[in-house]
Amino acid sequence: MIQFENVSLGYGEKVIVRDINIEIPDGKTLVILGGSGSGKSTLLKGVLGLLHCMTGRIVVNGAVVDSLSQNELLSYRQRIGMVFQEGALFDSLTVGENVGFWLWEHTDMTDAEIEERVRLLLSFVGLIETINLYPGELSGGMKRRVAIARAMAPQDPMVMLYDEPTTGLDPFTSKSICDLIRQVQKEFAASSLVVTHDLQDAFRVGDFFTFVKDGSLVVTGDRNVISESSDPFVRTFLAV
Ligand SMILES: Nc1ncnc2c1ncn2[C@@H]1O[C@H](COP(=O)(O)OP(=O)(O)OP(=O)(O)O)[C@@H](O)[C@H]1O
Repeated sequence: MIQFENVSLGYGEKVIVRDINIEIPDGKTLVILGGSGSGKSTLLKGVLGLLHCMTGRIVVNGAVVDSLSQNELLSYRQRIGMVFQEGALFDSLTVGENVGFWLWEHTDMTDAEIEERVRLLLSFVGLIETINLYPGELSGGMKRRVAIARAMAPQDPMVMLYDEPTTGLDPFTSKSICDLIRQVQKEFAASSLVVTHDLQDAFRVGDFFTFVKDGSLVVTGDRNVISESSDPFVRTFLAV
């Protein structure tokens, strides 16, 4: 469960998002929509503990993120699966090494155990045959799949965060990534936060939706609430 309680976040003195109150129960996905530069990724940074709240607090499975010690923050982050914009894979490592990287760095699993988990994760995302390829040899959609496999490498992630997982992909590939995100949600029952510009993809992956405008949330609710909203900003998104 992720809870934002009266959260304001920003950089230096500059407030980017203010008075955010949202709750994402276990097994549910909240999609954050909004224009470029509205602060969507800033909200993810708050959950990762990369930014301190200027006001309020973010609570994840009972832990107040800003109150965690350095060591606690490290183990907390190990239970968060993060899929970065464009996948952000290491180009000099093979697909298998990318997926296994976190396990080599943060666990005492043997090489054989890591290889078994890497194979399992790559099979889950439908890319076992790419295990020895380099990211440069993959299509955009394949890179996103590998990034999702890598984000799932920690056993049992409690939270999955996706920063624009479908940006730049064709509609068919986008749909397959959305299907995969749903599949991950079913498999792990994690709370998920997805940031996107794309309303169609949002409806594919989300249970709840929220819109950021001028640093505040304008409307939050399920698909019916969003579809019936009379808020002009939301109507513009629906019309596109
Ligand atoms: N490290 C930083 N230092 C100062 N300002 C920043 C920093 N990172 C982001 N910002 C500013 O915060 C605002 C929100 O950025 P953020 O990346 O959260 O927006 P976004 O909604 O995710 O945008 P996009 O959809 O384009 O990725 C922007 O005005 C940006 O310039």
